[in-house]
Amino acid sequence: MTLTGSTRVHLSGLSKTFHDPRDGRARPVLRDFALDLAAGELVAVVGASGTGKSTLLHVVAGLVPPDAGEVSTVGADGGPPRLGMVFQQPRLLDWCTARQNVVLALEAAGLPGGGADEVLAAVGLADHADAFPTTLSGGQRQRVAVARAFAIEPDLLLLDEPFSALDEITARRLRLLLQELWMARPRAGLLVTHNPLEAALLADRVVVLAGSPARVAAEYRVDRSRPRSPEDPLLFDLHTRIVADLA
Ligand SMILES: Nc1ncnc2c1ncn2[C@@H]1O[C@H](COP(=O)(O)OP(=O)(O)OP(=O)(O)O)[C@@H](O)[C@H]1O
Repeated sequence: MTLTGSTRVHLSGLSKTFHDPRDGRARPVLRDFALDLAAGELVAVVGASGTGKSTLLHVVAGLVPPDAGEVSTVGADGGPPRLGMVFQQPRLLDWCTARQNVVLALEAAGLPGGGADEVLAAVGLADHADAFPTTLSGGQRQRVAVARAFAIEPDLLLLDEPFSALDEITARRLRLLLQELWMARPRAGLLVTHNPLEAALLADRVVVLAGSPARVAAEYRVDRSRPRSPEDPLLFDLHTRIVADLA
């Protein structure tokens, strides 16, 4: 299928069933699932644990093949998108410094490694570029992971509960940092989270998943220009509605 206009990601008719390794029982996670992401749109997928959020993200990333359905992703130049990913854990190379972790990602993307210091400075780690991950705090390591994902100027950003392993104050700082980086250069993005307030703060659209197999229980467009504040009552209202959808 050829995508037209500004669409970046098109998912349709997606199905995925896992089999329990113990008894072989089928566990349908996605069935006939559809979602579109436009260029510049950050969509948050919220759902209870085990709903299939990570599976969805992995299917989009090409890490998990769907049993059926279509996954169509198009980058800025009309070819495959350059993909940036941030996971729940930073997944850094411990034997490389923060700078080397970013440089390797740049080089793998065919970009000059010289841009690493700039992006590390953007995430507040200018003074830690030569530090090894084991000497950094959890929040600092996750900042390196964010820097690595943004450094390659991805067309498509996939975020899998990127701040859920952090304490609330650090997570809040990193959400605001992500918002800043996003504003500097929006792209298509999919954020998987079980945190409704994080979804409301960061996304242009929130998709609430529920059930097994997962279905879209609710969908909200977040009508707030950026920068947004976590204290914004409108976002808090939306958070409350999402919580009710999940209950
Ligand atoms: N490789 C696999 N083999 C078998 N079952 C799997 C596999 N990966 C995921 N599952 C099952 O699929 C379901 C959805 O998992 P998934 O990780 O997508 O959920 P999630 O919504 O991201 O959950 P969480 O918020 O807890 O990370 C779960 O029941 C899980 O046990």
